Amino acid sequence: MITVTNIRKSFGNLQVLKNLNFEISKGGIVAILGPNGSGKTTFLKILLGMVIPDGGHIFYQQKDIAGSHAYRKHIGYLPQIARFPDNLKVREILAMITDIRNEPASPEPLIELFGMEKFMEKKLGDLSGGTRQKVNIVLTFMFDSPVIILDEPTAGLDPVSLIRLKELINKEKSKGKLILITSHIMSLVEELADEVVFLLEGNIYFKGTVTDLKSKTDSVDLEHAIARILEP
Ligand SMILES: Nc1ncnc2c1ncn2[C@@H]1O[C@H](COP(=O)(O)OP(=O)(O)OP(=O)(O)O)[C@@H](O)[C@H]1O
Repeated sequence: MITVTNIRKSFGNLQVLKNLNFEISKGGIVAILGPNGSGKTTFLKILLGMVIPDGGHIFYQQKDIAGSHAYRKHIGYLPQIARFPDNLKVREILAMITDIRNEPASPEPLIELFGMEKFMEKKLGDLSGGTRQKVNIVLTFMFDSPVIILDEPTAGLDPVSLIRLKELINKEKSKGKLILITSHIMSLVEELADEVVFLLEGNIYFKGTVTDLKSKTDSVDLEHAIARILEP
């Protein structure tokens, strides 16, 4: 599905990604993990074509994504910080993004799932942080994208919304989609992820299942496994 070969990226003197190589052969939930500043968002943005790597290639369905606008149609993206004009109403932003993507969108079931009906005529700037995040979730999942990238998707969500989001992610997975997720909430990753890619000092420190990572580090849970890697 996705092959990453020799991906490198520096910002000035800071070498963020040194030489990434890995393959994701089928759909499922893959967590991209690593300490703050390890390059998770940078990697996801390279995958989206929003950041150009200094070297290397990414292939989606055997085709190099470099310069391919058609490929981006296959991706749903929930950014870590979504920026939209505060004066737009929720209904207007949904219409605007649908218009820009020029693809069929089904926001209604998501609006209902997250109880967003009462916010449709409200301006984004008047919403709470968690409610804004729900708008972003609707925007990400309303297109039928085979690849979904979620950068810290749980930010600000209350427990009920978190449960809904987890159900939604699992539902999309059951359709054979690839969901790439970053999160610092290890219990969430442990619950959802089929596979973990752990970035450390610009390279992949580990790629495999949560169970393998726990046994490699002789840890009871993922949180302790990560702590053991970072504080040996
Ligand atoms: N456009 C940019 N210009 C300069 N430096 C950047 C830029 N984007 C990212 N960086 C730097 O690259 C490093 C990796 O950032 P990135 O956001 O990819 O990390 P991350 O693993 O997602 O971190 P976090 O867990 O804190 O979200 C950081 O040191 C960051 O300051």
